[in-house]
Amino acid sequence: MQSASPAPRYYAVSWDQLHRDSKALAWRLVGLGKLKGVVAITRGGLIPAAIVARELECRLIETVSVVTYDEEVRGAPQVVKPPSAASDGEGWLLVDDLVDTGTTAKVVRALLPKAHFATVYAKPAGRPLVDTFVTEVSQDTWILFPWDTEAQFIPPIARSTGP
Ligand SMILES: O=P(O)(O)OC[C@H]1O[C@H](OP(=O)(O)OP(=O)(O)O)[C@H](O)[C@@H]1O
Ligand SMILES: Nc1nc2[nH]cnc2c(=O)[nH]1
Ligand SMILES: [Mg+2]
Repeated sequence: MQSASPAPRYYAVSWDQLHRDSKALAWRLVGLGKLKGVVAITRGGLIPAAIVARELECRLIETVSVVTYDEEVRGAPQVVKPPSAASDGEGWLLVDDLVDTGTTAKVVRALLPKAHFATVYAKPAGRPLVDTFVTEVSQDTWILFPWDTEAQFIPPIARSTGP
């Protein structure tokens, strides 16, 4: 089991921003034409996939579940639910929230080699595995999604500096 060292910076994404970025992804994908369906990589890909499917007027959603991380610690990827309806992926759109090291992407691409693979966010190491994405962030950035966070009180800046 490999473990990632803690990331030094965070990039927090709000629901509103995720909606806008997922719609921007749909704009980039509209030229693909009619899809057989969308395969969401659960869990993170579920909400972007729903937004993209709505914009592309696609009603058929399949899922593939790959467990790669426990919070910020990366382990060996495990396929806990294969995408049984999508055959080799031809005519299907694969959607995930992000690609980081590309570990999850490699596993899913092997299952659906002919699918078009799209993510909302991409880090440099995983970027070559994605056909379409919207926003690149640096490799040492950890993206915080709205489902992983909540608003909390932060002390005023003056209290953290000396007298
Ligand atoms: O490119 P990688 O290094 O493989 O990282 C990207 C994957 O990691 C996260 O999923 P995670 O395994 O945390 O599961 P989750 O989607 O269920 O939260 C994210 O949703 C991607 O699927
Ligand atoms: N939430 C979240 N999950 C990840 N899995 C791999 N990289 C990331 C990341 O930057 N943010
Ligand atoms: Mg995921």
